[in-house]
Amino acid sequence: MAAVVVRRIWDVLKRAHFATIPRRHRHKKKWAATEPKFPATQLALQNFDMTYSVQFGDLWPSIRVSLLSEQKYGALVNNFAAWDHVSGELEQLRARDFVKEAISHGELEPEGGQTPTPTPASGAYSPNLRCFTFARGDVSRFPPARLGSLGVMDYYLMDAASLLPVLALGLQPGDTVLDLCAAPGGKTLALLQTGCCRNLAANDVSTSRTGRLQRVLHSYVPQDIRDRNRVRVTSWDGRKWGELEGDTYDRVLVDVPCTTDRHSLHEEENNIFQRSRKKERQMLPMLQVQLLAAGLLATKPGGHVVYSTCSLSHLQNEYVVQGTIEFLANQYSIKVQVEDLTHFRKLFMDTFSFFPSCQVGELVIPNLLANFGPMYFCKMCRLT
Ligand SMILES: C[S@@+](CC[C@H](N)C(=O)[O-])C[C@H]1O[C@@H](n2cnc3c(N)ncnc32)[C@H](O)[C@@H]1O
Repeated sequence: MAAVVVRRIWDVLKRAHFATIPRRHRHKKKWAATEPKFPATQLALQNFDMTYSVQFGDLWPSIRVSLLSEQKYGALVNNFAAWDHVSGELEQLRARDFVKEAISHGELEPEGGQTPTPTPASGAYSPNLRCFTFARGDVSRFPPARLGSLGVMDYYLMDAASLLPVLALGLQPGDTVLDLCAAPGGKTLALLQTGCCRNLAANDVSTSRTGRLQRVLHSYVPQDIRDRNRVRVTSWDGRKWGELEGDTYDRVLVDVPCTTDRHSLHEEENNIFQRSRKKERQMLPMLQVQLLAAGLLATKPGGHVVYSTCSLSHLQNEYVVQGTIEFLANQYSIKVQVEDLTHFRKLFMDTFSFFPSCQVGELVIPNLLANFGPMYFCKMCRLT
């Protein structure tokens, strides 16, 4: 029975994928045995040109050139270091805290110039996060993080768009939290910075990567804080989480493996577009559906899940969300509702460029003036 369901999801995803590719591209390329080897980065670019030119139309050339250019970073301030001093130093570099700016924007800006908007900043965001970026068009770089006076590193450099899934998750004090695919740990660290986790399970199937996650936690989070937040690091297959700990968590982050579009254009090592990894690449949407389904099953009814990728692919983004919701409704009679995050576009418009036409969820698209992302994120509430 399970095999039939899996087959059906796969058929839906395949149909959805091919519906986005024009007929003239739907031929099977024949590779001769003597075919010269292409670098995986080139194969990635060919693949993106074929699929994303259709998906994004006129926007693709600008996204393409941005993906091929140097990305921008954000500096996530470590609240367990001397954060006010660190923030002051970052301000002196003329960087600004984009979270603080967005929150004051959200609280002050009246809708349509008249009626005050509800304040999403106060209720819907994970609190206490401070992340500095340079202004649009400013391509300055942050100096490497340093060990601060309190014995932990002062900030963590990451793609600032990676913070949006954590902000969207909207942690509340006392939440039980699961980070299903956690390594190397940028988002786990952000979850801990909120100070909201009653306990935090950080999991990743790869033991070498959970090793990196442990090192990040040791460098940034003092032992007593890790104890207080009951941080538990595991290396299990996340697809099984629904069976292991069903109906357990208030908030679950499912930051899945994907085609990591920016990385795939720049790094040969560990590139998912290597010929030898073709099958693995084709199976990604299936793995993503299984991980998201497991994350939703591990959530308490009434709890929230954020699904995220750093890919532009609709097939790995919206189609996975829609396929998983359909799968859980049919197989488990579980109702899941997608939550509206369109206000993020307005709140964070000074920092990020958003794709205006996502069916579900939000997508940060790389832009030469704001070269963050890609980052797709979609928030769901498990109703039953
Ligand atoms: C996009 S990365 C996660 C990045 C991480 N959330 C962060 O912010 O640093 C996806 C991760 O999923 C892990 N992964 C792949 N298959 C998995 C599975 N079946 N169960 C759990 N983790 C898995 C990979 O090892 C990889 O570290």
